[in-house]
Amino acid sequence: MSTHIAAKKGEIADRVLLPGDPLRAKFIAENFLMDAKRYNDIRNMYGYTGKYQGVPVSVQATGMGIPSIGIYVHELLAEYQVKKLIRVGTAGGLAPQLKLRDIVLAQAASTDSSVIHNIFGPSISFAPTADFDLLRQAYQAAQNIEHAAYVGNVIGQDRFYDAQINFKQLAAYGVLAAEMETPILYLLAAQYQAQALGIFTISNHIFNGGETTAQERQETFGEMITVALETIIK
Ligand SMILES: O=P(O)(O)O[C@H]1O[C@H](CO)[C@@H](O)[C@H]1O
Ligand SMILES: O=c1cc[nH]c(=O)[nH]1
Repeated sequence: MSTHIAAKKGEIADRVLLPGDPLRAKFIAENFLMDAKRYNDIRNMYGYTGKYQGVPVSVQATGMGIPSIGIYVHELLAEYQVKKLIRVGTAGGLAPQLKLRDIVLAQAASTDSSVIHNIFGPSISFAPTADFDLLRQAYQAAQNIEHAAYVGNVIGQDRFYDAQINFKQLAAYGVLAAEMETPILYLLAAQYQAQALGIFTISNHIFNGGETTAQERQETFGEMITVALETIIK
């Protein structure tokens, strides 16, 4: 047991999906994993382990924002020796070509968070980067199910409601979408020599409008989950 995760040693697989929403974790466990058992309900931040195509896989909710996911990913890496982590999140589209439900694979994760700015001192700005093997396998998995997938930079912003952030400039520099957790996922994976990737379903578009309901965000992003599971078992 770690501070925020109730699992005993051996109850968490070395491959873990990471949704922000605990009810998305429950939905994935109940609809995509065989023989899923819940190992965590501390703070209702559900975690389950089951099997996908015979391979043990866990799904651990992380909550919203860098401080919250940082706690769960740190404990998974430091206390449970997890080796592959794939965040399965929602994101707001910035690139004009993105439509609702398109998939974005985060090759890199820019941020305004001081967590990244402070890690190596003022002269170094660390570039949080995806694991290349997971990235190319996920791209292939999306092609296999003929689902649109875009690869590139995302912005992991500290504040969901941020009137100051210049989304137009970020989009002009090719940043595809906005979310809130991936920079620290990539940073911690680098620290622990683990593999990590962020996969997103576009749940709303920041410039074009349009959004999905809470129920849809919780339950209907099956293509993203399939891409993540097909990738993590490789
Ligand atoms: O859908 P999840 O995984 O929670 O991710 C996105 O949704 C939340 C904001 O609504 C933030 O956590 C953001 O990163
Ligand atoms: O962080 C997020 C997640 C979904 N949609 C957004 O606009 N931002």
